[in-house]
Amino acid sequence: MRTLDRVDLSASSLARTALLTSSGLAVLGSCLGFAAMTQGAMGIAEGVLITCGGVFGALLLVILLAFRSVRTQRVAVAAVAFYGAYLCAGLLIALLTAGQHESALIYLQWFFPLLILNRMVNAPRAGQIAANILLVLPLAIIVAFLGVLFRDTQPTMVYLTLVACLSYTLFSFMLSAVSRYREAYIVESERGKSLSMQAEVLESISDCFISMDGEFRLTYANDTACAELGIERKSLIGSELRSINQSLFPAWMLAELSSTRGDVASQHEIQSDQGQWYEMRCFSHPERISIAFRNVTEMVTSRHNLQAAYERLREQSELLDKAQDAIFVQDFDTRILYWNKGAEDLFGWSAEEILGRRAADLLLVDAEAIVPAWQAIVHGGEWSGELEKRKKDGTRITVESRVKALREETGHPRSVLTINTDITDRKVAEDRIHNLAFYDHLTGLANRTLLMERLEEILRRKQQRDHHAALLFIDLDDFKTLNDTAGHEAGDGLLKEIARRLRQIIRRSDSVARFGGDEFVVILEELSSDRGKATAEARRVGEKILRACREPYVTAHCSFESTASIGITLFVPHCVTVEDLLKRADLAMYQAKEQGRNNLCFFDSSMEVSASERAVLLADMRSALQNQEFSLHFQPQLDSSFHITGCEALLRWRHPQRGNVSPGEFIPLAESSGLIVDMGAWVLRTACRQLAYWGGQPHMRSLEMSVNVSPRQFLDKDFERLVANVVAESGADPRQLKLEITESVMMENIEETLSTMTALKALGIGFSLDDFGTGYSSLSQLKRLPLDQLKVDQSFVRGVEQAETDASIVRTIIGLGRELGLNVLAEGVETAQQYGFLKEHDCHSFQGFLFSPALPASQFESFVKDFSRRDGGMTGDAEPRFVEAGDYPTAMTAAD
Ligand SMILES: Nc1nc2c(ncn2[C@@H]2O[C@H](COP(=O)(O)O[C@H]3[C@@H](O)[C@H](n4cnc5c(=O)[nH]c(N)nc54)O[C@@H]3COP(=O)(O)O)[C@@H](O)[C@H]2O)c(=O)[nH]1
Repeated sequence: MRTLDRVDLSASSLARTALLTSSGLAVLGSCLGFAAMTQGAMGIAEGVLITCGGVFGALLLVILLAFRSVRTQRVAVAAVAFYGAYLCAGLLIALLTAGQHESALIYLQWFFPLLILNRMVNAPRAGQIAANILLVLPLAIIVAFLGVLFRDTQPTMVYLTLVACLSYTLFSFMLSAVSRYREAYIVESERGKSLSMQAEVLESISDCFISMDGEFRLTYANDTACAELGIERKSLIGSELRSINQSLFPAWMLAELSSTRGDVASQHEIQSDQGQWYEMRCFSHPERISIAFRNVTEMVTSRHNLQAAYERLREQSELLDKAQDAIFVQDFDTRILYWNKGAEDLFGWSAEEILGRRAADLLLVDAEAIVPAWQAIVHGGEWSGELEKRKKDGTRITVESRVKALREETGHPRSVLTINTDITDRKVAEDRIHNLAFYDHLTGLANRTLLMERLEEILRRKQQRDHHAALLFIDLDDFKTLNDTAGHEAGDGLLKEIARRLRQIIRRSDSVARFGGDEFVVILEELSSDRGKATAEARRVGEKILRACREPYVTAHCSFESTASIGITLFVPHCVTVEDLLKRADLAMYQAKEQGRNNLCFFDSSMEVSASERAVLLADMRSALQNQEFSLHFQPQLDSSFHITGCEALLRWRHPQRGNVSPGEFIPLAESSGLIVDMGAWVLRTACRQLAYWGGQPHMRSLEMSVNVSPRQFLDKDFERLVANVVAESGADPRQLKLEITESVMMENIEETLSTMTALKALGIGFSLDDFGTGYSSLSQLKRLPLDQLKVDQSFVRGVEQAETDASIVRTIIGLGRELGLNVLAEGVETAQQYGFLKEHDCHSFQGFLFSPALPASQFESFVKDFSRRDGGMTGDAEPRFVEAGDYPTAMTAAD
């Protein structure tokens, strides 16, 4: 609020009048002084002094009227001070000088302009009053009284001075009264202006504003308040606040305002019944209460939302900390901005340690690996994939990483949120499963499944490419022997060694797989585009593999020389499937085996013909069993006394179209197809019936009968029961039945073999170990089996005359049989020299064309009769009569 002191009096007409009057008075005084001097009423010096004083005072007033700048006012203050000093000095001199009271009165008059000036330069009010009343008037009265007393003053001057003093005093009071009135007027008008300004302001503000008396009756409400309350002003004014809106102006707030009356302000946030939020600012004055309020629903809602969002964030942060996953936020320089508990647990870095540091330096194993990921984040906003990362202790882990760019409201990427899940264990398990599914656990090579996939892939690629590729099917020739003789560990060792050698031979572009058992497959890619050259290249690799397989396999316990047979086929695009390719290579491999093993053979289409021939043969065999096309022939076995002690039952097949088919041709096929089980059962049944029949023939009843049992047949789960049933049903004497098993049967599953043999042995059935010497029977296992006979393989018997090794093997087997208490039978005895050698080395029994080929039952009977008759007078040293195979008819009939 403006004060009186600040009112520019000099600018008002009243002030101007007062100043002009004072100036007039000063000029009048000067004139009077001048007149008094010229008329000799006062000395020249006083007259000049008084005249100059009046003029000077008048000039000062005029200057002040003309110039009202601050600077001028300062000059005026200085001038007032100087003028005052001048007047005081004059007055003092006049008083002290005898007879100068008149001059003193004149000086006193010149104080009037000074007093006016005093007002104009805003001298203190008290000073003005003192100057007016206490100083000037009494002083004038005293001076006048002294002048009258000392009679040195003319009465006119005294009266004049007193009138001037009184006039001035009256004028001064009048001026003060006018000033006060004016001040009051100004104050009132300023107040009015201020109030109207306040009203304008209150109307123009967006806040609601109401004012009340002490009883909370509304005295004022601005437009905004009326609008917000929805009530017209005229209805509002005079109404009690609590009757307007109780929810908005609750009783507790009014009570608080009542109790805290006197310049107190308070602030509340209140929700109305309509759900709107208001911010209430209450001002409590002694006489009135004002409330400014505004609708802050939006602000409160957004604040609540913000709070809720913050709460959610806090909860999320807590949740993030509880999450198992590592969750962290990094900027685009990979500096860590946020690091949850899961990240601490996973990577070993605490939040304090890692915040602000670069993830690229601390966590990444391969910075290059994340370049594509980072590009995807920058351009697409997110990326997910698997990465290898490093923990604080340096160990590596595999993580599944989900990364998302966090953007500012403008859409500009601000930071990157990363969620890492440790999948190290899962990866290991997956790798293990993958390895189990696609790799051979023994050799570590690709297995058949993976091989098939690769072959499919190569065949697909081959459609577009010129280069040839070849498939090599490798089968180890004597693997079974090693497995059977040295045990599975040695067999496994050989397989691993072969796998290692194959890996060394092939190039990067080639593949090697274990197809199963002792079979391996090598795929050669990137061969020449010229078929002839490609064939030569494949041959070179095949020969290399043959050489590598021939290298002895040496272990701590044995040294084994293995060979392989390889079938090779070139990929023929467009016209074969993977299965066809494998079949072709397999056929070629069989061809290689037939050509003497340790050999390689390329597939040609004629092989497919023989394969189909085999299929036809198999079908014919099945029907042969139904059609009674099989029969048994019996080959005699003699002891060292040249007596026929028994025979070997041998299967014969007379094919309706093909005539006699060799067992060497159809038995392996029956074995590989499984038909041998049914076929073997037929042989056993027929042989036993024949044996039972001969049991009733006096010259035949002492003969034993050997029956061949194939490995697959022997290991059939029903074999033991079958033999027992057949023997029982046929009525044959089990003690005259001998089952010929091979070394491979013995080694296949020693415990099962032992159990079957023991059970059958208990029935009285004997056992002969066929083809002895070709396998690698373990002596310890040999000892465990309930064998009766060792049959020296005919390949050794055939060589006793030419090869010392064969002779020595035969001698060893005879010695071994003796040691083990087993009968030793030499088969394939064709010459007298062989017989002589065997006899000389105490071989117990003999079988071979030297005595007789296998004969049909009736002929065998005749042979036995004839032989016994002739043998009746023979001594052990007598030269036997050798039988020619052609002596006997070849037509055969089943014994039954
Ligand atoms: N599981 C079965 N296998 C059987 C059965 N019948 C025969 N076979 C096996 O077939 C292979 C070939 O037999 P086969 O053509 O009958 O030849 C046998 C004899 O004829 C032959 N032999 C006998 N003496 C001589 C001889 O002095 N010289 C010569 N070159 N060959 C001769 O040997 C074969 C008998 O061998 P083995 O069984 O090892 O005693 C053959 O492996 C038979 O085993 C059957 O019913 N079941």
